[in-house]
Amino acid sequence: MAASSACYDTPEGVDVRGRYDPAFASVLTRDALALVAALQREFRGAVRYAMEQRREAQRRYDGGELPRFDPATRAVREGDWKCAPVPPAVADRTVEITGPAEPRKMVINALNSGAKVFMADFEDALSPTWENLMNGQVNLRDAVAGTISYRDAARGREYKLNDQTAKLFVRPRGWHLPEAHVLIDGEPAIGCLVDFGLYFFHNHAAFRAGQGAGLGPFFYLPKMEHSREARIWNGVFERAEQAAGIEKGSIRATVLVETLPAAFQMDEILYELRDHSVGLNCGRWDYIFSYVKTFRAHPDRLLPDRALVGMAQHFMRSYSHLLIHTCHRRGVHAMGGMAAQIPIKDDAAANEAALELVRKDKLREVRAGHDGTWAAHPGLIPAIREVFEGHLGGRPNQIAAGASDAGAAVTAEDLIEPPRGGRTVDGLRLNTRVGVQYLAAWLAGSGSVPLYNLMEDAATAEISRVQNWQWLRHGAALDAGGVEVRATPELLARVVGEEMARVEAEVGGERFRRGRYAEAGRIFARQCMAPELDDFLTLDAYNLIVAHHPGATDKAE
Ligand SMILES: CC(=O)SCCNC(=O)CCNC(=O)[C@H](O)C(C)(C)COP(=O)(O)OP(=O)(O)OC[C@H]1O[C@@H](n2cnc3c(N)ncnc32)[C@H](O)[C@@H]1OP(=O)(O)O
Ligand SMILES: O=CC(=O)O
Ligand SMILES: [Mg+2]
Repeated sequence: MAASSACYDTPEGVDVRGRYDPAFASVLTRDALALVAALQREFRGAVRYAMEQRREAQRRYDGGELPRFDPATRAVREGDWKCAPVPPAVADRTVEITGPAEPRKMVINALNSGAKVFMADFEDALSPTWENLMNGQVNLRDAVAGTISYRDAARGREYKLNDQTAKLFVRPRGWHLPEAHVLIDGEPAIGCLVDFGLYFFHNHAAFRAGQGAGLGPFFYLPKMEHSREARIWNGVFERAEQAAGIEKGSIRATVLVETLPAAFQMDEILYELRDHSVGLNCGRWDYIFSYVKTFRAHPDRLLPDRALVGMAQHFMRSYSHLLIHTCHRRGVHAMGGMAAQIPIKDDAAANEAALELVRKDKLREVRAGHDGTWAAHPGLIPAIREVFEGHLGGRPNQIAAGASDAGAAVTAEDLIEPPRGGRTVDGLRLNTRVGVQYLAAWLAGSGSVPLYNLMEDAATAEISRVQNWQWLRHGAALDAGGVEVRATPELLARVVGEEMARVEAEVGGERFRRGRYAEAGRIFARQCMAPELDDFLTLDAYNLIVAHHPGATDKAE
């Protein structure tokens, strides 16, 4: 690119390889990038070590070990300590809507949705293309400033914020994901430090003046496997607070307990973040994915069909009870998770049945002691509010009700009890259809999509992938309409071929050819048949959405 063309102004050692855009440059400022680089330099060693420790733990599980409570941190679990008091601004989190930080229209809809909180996502719901990430940062900056608007020219609709909006939480990516469009000292930036650093730098002051009542900004932290990872986040928060000149403990975060190893570390995670915590959340979909991953070498712990692995399974119920118990004992919110149902537009009876499933799920959560929960779609908010508000009777949460007996009784065996139910070729087929269509959407830039009347995102799609892999790896017996067949590579190859044809028929030939379905089919089949399980679908496929523009930084060669 010609030296005279517009480019990002970066500090020493930082090179931006993503497309130049003046709107992106307004968030990729020299000072914001300097904060990201400082965080990366200070914490990269600890992140690398934490990722090595994840692999080491997995080697032990592969050798037959089971996850357990760590005897070395018994004092933390048994000690009588509390997290910092809940900030009044977010005492009431009965319904939280989630959605990607881009498209812009969705951000406005979510803030206007009537939910108490909007979790803007750079993670499960967002395909991390450069365009999505940077537009997401621009959207959130404008949302915090209160100036965000959008015009849908085709539909003649204007979008702007209501007087009353949801409080904003932001979910950066997990520790494992790189940001290949930003190089720091020659290596890819740690994705979540880019998401966190840019958002924090541009918004902490306006956020605290408006949404946080002196506290915040607020975050959700995904996919951690050990409290050492929470300690890194705590260090990042303290460094950012120092850089901004705000009090320690201003930043607050809810950690998603969505890996099996993290369920054995809930107290430890809260303890590391005790000055910065606003609770834990049951990230149920990634949790199921993690159960398979952790036990990938354990043939006695195969999952039944994905549709049968719900919160009624003993291991899922136990994890939610332990989470509630732990949070209330430490004085913070115990957030529920996401029901996958979304409104069904063209079938009133099916829509009512889906709504009823959501109501049931939320009633179970609030009765168990959850203080709030997630909604995937604005259309679900009235029903979820009714359930939660009806049960809470005017209280903003039920933290004061204290630790639950059900949670106190949960043992390590409860947390790993194998789920019950049948395994079928239809399950293999559905996993394949969902996995391929999700991956095709993700490669094309959409990180959350409606499929067969359910919300699908990176976490739910991962279940489809690893379940197929697990069944193949262990040659699981599958029911094929009364006949038993074994899961083999040959069976999967046939299923992929047939299901690709079915997807083509469902979406139409033209859309199929224009989309990235064929590529997605190849990647999905390869991942399901790989001798070693890939850690993350999105990590394996990430290189396919990276688009370098050399010359975006003036220092680039
Ligand atoms: C496992 C986990 O991590 S869960 C958390 C991460 N996952 C998510 O956040 C998924 C969030 N949900 C979504 O992305 C969407 O609801 C989808 C993709 C599932 C369905 O979206 P759509 O196909 O657009 O649904 P639909 O056509 O019914 O939308 C109707 C309207 O609601 C809006 N809408 C739908 N979902 C959301 C949402 N989550 N937030 C804000 N607005 C939304 C749409 O933008 C649309 O607005 P418009 O009428 O102004 O055009
Ligand atoms: O992030 C939420 C989950 O269920 O996964
Ligand atoms: Mg998740």
